[in-house]
Amino acid sequence: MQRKIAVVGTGYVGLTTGACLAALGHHVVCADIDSAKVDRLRQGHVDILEPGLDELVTKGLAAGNLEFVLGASNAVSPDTEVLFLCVPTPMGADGAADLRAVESVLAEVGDLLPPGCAVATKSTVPVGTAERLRHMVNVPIVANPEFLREGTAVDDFLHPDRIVVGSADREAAQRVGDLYAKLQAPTLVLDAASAEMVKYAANCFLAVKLSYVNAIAQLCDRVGADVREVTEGMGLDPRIGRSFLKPGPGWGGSCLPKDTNALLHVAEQAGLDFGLLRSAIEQNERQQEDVVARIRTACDGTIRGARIGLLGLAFKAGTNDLRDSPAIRIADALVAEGAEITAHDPAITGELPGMRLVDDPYEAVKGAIAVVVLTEWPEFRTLDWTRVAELMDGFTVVDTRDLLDGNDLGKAGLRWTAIGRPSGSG
Ligand SMILES: NC(=O)c1ccc[n+]([C@@H]2O[C@H](COP(=O)([O-])OP(=O)(O)OC[C@H]3O[C@@H](n4cnc5c(N)ncnc54)[C@H](O)[C@@H]3O)[C@@H](O)[C@H]2O)c1
Ligand SMILES: O=c1ccn([C@@H]2O[C@H](COP(=O)(O)OP(=O)(O)O[C@H]3O[C@H](CO)[C@@H](O)[C@H](O)[C@H]3O)[C@@H](O)[C@H]2O)c(=O)[nH]1
Repeated sequence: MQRKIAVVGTGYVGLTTGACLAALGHHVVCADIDSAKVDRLRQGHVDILEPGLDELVTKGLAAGNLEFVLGASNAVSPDTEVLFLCVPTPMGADGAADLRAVESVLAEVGDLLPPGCAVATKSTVPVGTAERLRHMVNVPIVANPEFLREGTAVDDFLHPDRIVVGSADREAAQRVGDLYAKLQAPTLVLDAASAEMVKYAANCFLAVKLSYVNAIAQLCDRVGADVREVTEGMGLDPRIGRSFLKPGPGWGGSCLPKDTNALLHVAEQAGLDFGLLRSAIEQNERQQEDVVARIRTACDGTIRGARIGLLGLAFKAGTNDLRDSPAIRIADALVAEGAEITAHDPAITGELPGMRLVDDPYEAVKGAIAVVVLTEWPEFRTLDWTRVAELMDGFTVVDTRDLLDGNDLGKAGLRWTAIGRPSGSG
């Protein structure tokens, strides 16, 4: 049955939600405050890199069941059944989630929502938000956390592991859950606080898992074990699982860093010393410092004046999102120490402060004393490493993602180092 949906915020979550719900047959009106973005979306132009999203937007526009409007109030009509909040909840100065965008949308639409409508929060909001904000609207608020990953947003949305909906009004929660009926995913109908907590508990668990594996990689380096083999051995235990076991330059992106800090803040407010989570955040900072130290070693002990070539800037492969990217943090630290940075990322063009951004990976390595792989773009594996060696001024490659084939580098006469793995040289 077609339902009338409003979606506020057309970023990674909002646009994916809008386009996918339209693809499931609903009638969706998406709103944003960015008028240029709304104009581009009306023409079918999608700014973010998400496989399949352009096609769904184009299809929805053509079918007439996906519209874009400026301003949340213009997305609401007397027959709106569910309004999704998909606006940012960034990290505030004290680490807590900043809910101003959520509150401002509710203030804007509060009096316009028809009886029988529900507000569904897809924005990640701290436990207690649905309860705290219920006075702002005359309809039920349903916590409906989103679990999609950037780079696979459409696929994740259409094939979810689970749908979580929670509200003091279980019937309203069920109505929101029913929107996804065609996806045939396990659906949990909870109270609002539990639904809100699922999202933070899941993201923070992933962050803790990654910090743990990054620390194990550091230890492997010190004791002569190979983290690739260690994580294979760990991952075969189904209680641990194989995913999220890849060491790297630290975890980043628009979610894990802010959500770990927000949960830590919630714990502090609730009088709980969540030392485990604090340690995971601190380990992540140390991981980035460790990468800088490795690069310093590769530059013969001093970064000042060294030309360094960076391969990859996005926080992970498959996205052009630079928000809270460990690669950018590492680049900034290198620049602060006086490095001359030339960087290449296949998904990023334009200008970035402090570095020269180039469209060609070979241009990025030219004259470099060290080359650093910071994002696991598959195309870096198949670079012509002999050509890279000829273009470089030094001969060390720091592979923070354990992406490259050591044999290829060795044949080219390069020396390489990966976190938690034996180093090698040609
Ligand atoms: N990015 C992800 O992978 C992801 C996944 C799950 C949950 N989330 C959560 O979803 C929320 C949104 O994240 P995102 O990455 O999609 O953000 P985003 O920055 O990509 O998009 C947010 C959009 O909201 C718009 N906006 C801001 N204020 C507005 C207002 N008052 N009215 C209308 N539009 C407004 C912005 O212009 C922007 O287009 C956050 O709470 C985030 O934690 C994100
Ligand atoms: O084995 C791994 C897996 C991931 N990462 C890093 O971890 C970070 C986060 O990766 P990922 O979780 O894939 O990125 P997001 O798209 O930010 O997705 C997370 O954050 C979203 C927003 O809340 C949630 O919806 C998703 O479920 C959750 O995975 C990135 O820096 C990755 O490079 C690793 O270093 N090693």
